[in-house]
Amino acid sequence: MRIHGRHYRTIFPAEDGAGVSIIDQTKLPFAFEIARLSTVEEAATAIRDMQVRGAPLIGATAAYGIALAMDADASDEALAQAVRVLGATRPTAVNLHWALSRVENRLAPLSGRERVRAAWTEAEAICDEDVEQNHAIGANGARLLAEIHAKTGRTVNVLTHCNAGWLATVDWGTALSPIYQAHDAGIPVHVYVDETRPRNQGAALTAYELGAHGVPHTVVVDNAGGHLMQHGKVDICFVGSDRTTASGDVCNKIGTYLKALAARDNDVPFYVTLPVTTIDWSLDDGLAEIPIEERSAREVTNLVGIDEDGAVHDVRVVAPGSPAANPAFDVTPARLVAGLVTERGICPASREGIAGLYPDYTRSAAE
Ligand SMILES: CSC[C@H]1O[C@H](OP(=O)(O)O)[C@H](O)[C@@H]1O
Repeated sequence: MRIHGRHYRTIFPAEDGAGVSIIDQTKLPFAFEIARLSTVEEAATAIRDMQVRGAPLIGATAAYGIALAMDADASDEALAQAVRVLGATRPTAVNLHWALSRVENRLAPLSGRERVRAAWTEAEAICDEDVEQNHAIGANGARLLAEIHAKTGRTVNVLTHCNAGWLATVDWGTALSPIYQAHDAGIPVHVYVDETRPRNQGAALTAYELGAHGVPHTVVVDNAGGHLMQHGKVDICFVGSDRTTASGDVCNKIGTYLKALAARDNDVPFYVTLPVTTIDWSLDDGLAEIPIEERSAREVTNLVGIDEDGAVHDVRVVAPGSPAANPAFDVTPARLVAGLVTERGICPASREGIAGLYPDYTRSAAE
């Protein structure tokens, strides 16, 4: 993504080669700040406090977190401790556990400087692969937008929930990648952006990055999506995923399920975009098996914003003394998903559909 005329990935090795740079997403959209991670504890805090967030970016940050840990102490105990600390940060995005397992398996047989070098090399490979996968997701998803434009001859209206864009990945994004590529190819696209309470990833992050790329968009409250679909304002929905089961159940930001229900009721195609790293091959029943993160009630009771003078305020919007619950994700059953847009193509949200795109993965998962 180009910000202030310069291309950025959301995470990259610091110029001095001793740390990791991230875009601090808790400062957006009002300030664009690069933060430095120098220790595994700082990487864990960045994930837990959502300075970085989004399944693929969480995985990439965890991989670099291990590299930072190995810089300090490349022992087996330090490796196990780093995996434990990073693995305990957030429970739902499977990319976190996939990345930790991949790096740990790569490092286990190594020692000393070879282990340190491999940790950094593996983290960089995970990032490079994510960029390639998301670009391919974009190309596959952009075809859907081109088809709608060819059929209607007008601007294609997309609705998206939360932020599954450049800021949720290393680059390009998943749900926003098809939008960027269609826009760049001259296909007129407009995006309805769900604000996505309580942390407003849509209003703060998706709107920010679509604006930076020049993509027309309109921020709407979460509860407006069904109304827009009833009035024919939405041609297609694109959302991301934090964990999708081998049978096609999709876990994503809270509120996704309600959008899928409204889409089904209004015959609006509801697509989920994801790389293979977000598929959990061990799970079949998403509703029963995917762990749903419960975040702080304060995220519901309070809002953070800036006033006309640019001063940041944290204000309570819920009746004093009233408790709040804050499940951060929900599960959309495969039956409500029109298709999965992946780096390998588009498939039905079903065990057979996924196996058709990933025979190499389903075979090894069965062994
Ligand atoms: C491409 S993964 C994006 C996914 O992650 C977000 O959750 P969070 O902001 O809490 O990390 C949301 O579910 C997005 O769809």
